[in-house]
Amino acid sequence: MSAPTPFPAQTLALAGDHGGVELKAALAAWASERGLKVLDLGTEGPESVDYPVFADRLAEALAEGRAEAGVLVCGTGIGISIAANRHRHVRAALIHDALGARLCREHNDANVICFGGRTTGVETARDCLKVFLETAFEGGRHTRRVAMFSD
Ligand SMILES: O=C(CO)[C@H](O)[C@H](O)[C@H](O)COP(=O)(O)O
Repeated sequence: MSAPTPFPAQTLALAGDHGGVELKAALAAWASERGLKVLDLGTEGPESVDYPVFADRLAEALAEGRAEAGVLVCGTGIGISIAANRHRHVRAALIHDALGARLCREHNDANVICFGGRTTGVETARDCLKVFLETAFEGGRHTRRVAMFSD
């Protein structure tokens, strides 16, 4: 059985479109209060922007080692998770509850958690992010499956 992947992260990168600005800000503040380094990659305001740009920015930050984990937020979390998962090193999970947050770490070694700013409340998202950051990858049979993502 292989060793679990080290988690939690030292630096958390966050990015999202106009549909996720408020939730992203709330999660960034929460992460910072918890002592994590926060890398906010935008967007900053309510002006309409294109979520793939922000998924790409976050993927780049992970690839360059500027963060170990990420949060992506758009209106539903759907578009931005699809865009993020086009990068081979990204395992982005769209999450709505704490069980999903735990399992996406234990089974999928997710390195990015995605939320919908228009579908998930701040408190739920905070709870999910906490679980995500505190849960290690289980390894074992899941290692083989996760490796198949990038084969
Ligand atoms: O990609 C999405 C839908 O899955 C996101 O929710 C976007 O934030 C949304 O499409 C943006 O919509 P808007 O009408 O342009 O604000």
